[in-house]
Amino acid sequence: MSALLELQSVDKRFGGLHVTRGVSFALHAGDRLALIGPNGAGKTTLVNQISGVLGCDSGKISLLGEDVTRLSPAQRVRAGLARTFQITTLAPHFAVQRQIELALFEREGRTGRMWRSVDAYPALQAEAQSILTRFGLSDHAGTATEDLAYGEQRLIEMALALALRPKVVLLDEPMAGVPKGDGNRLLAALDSLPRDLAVLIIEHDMDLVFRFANRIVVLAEGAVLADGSPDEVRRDPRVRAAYLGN
Ligand SMILES: Nc1ncnc2c1ncn2[C@@H]1O[C@H](COP(=O)(O)OP(=O)(O)OP(=O)(O)O)[C@@H](O)[C@H]1O
Repeated sequence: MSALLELQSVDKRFGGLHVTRGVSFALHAGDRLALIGPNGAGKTTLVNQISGVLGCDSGKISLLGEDVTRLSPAQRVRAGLARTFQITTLAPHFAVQRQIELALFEREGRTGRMWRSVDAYPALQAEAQSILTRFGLSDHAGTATEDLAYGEQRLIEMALALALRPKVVLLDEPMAGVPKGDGNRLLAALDSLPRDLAVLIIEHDMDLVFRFANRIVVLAEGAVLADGSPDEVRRDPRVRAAYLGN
């Protein structure tokens, strides 16, 4: 089976600081890969390199077999990669359903025609409704995003990423700041992601990592320290020494 996302010897330096060092791994359809590592290990830098926000000093990134190393973030989205949107960059006063419809509209390359005309596309409205149902948000279709609880806003971020029909999705700390009570809804949403999607998640919450991931890559000082099943990684003495602590 060919890889959906492949990193080959990816490197990044900030001046004298070598932040990602020869990072290589691949994601296939259905993978649930967690990228973990101590603070400052280079996780965010690596995800920015994957999404195209940051370039690579050397190495190669491929999406669905296509070399995307020099493509912009928008081109990578079109090539099948989605990253959770930061909700704060969206229009918070828009109703939730509208927000999703806009993302669908953008996916279809119709943004220039103004959002009012979304109403002329019942198929997109139906798709937006089904996404909201999957995330348990149908009751909030008409609610302004800014009036949702924080955990629900994180769900919308995930819903928006999915609206792009990606093959690979990057989830950057989906649990961060989510109150305990809302955590289960987020977990349910993670479990309901399409099976054939390849998911790369960065998350500090180890309960979630070990519950969700079928593979874990441990980054330490910018390099891959371990890459294996959750059990292999949990037992790896180098990982325990560098990160897990016990
Ligand atoms: N734009 C930048 N310019 C210079 N140094 C940077 C820049 N971005 C990150 N760094 C440095 O690169 C290293 C890796 O940072 P990065 O944020 O990628 O780590 P991380 O694993 O995501 O950490 P955390 O878990 O704390 O979010 C750190 O030493 C950080 O200070």
